[in-house]
Amino acid sequence: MKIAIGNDHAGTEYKLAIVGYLKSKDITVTNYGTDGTDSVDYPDFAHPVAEDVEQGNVDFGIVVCGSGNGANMTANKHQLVRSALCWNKEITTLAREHNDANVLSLPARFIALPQALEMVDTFLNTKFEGGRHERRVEKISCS
Ligand SMILES: O=C(CO)[C@H](O)[C@H](O)[C@H](O)COP(=O)(O)O
Repeated sequence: MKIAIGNDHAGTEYKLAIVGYLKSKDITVTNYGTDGTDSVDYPDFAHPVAEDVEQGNVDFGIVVCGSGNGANMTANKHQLVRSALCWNKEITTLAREHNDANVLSLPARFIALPQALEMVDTFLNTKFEGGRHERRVEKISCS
């Protein structure tokens, strides 16, 4: 499995932990985020993650920032991206089962790290249910 990940300064600590977690599972990770805590702008890392997802270079994307909103909004500007802002395991499961989300957006300032790792695990290991959800997901696109 291949994952693209990005973060701003608010997400660095969680991003580094997530990268370590993914690598421990032999998952290939492309890191587009900052590894520091100096203030940066979330679109600068969310766009490259979304582009990798759109181009099929990776299986999923993960973006991490303070609230998760800015990165989520940025990623969802990309036509083939369905980025889901998630804050617990149940929402994360539904984002995959019902929405076939291909980017997980995490609000680092509002969730605990163990919870974030659990959500990453859930996101990567939950399958899209298809069926009635297939029709709805197809209707998301404007073009
Ligand atoms: O919405 C955001 C990015 O997707 C985040 O919450 C940012 O991390 C946040 O806006 C950064 O705030 P700061 O006051 O500049 O640290």
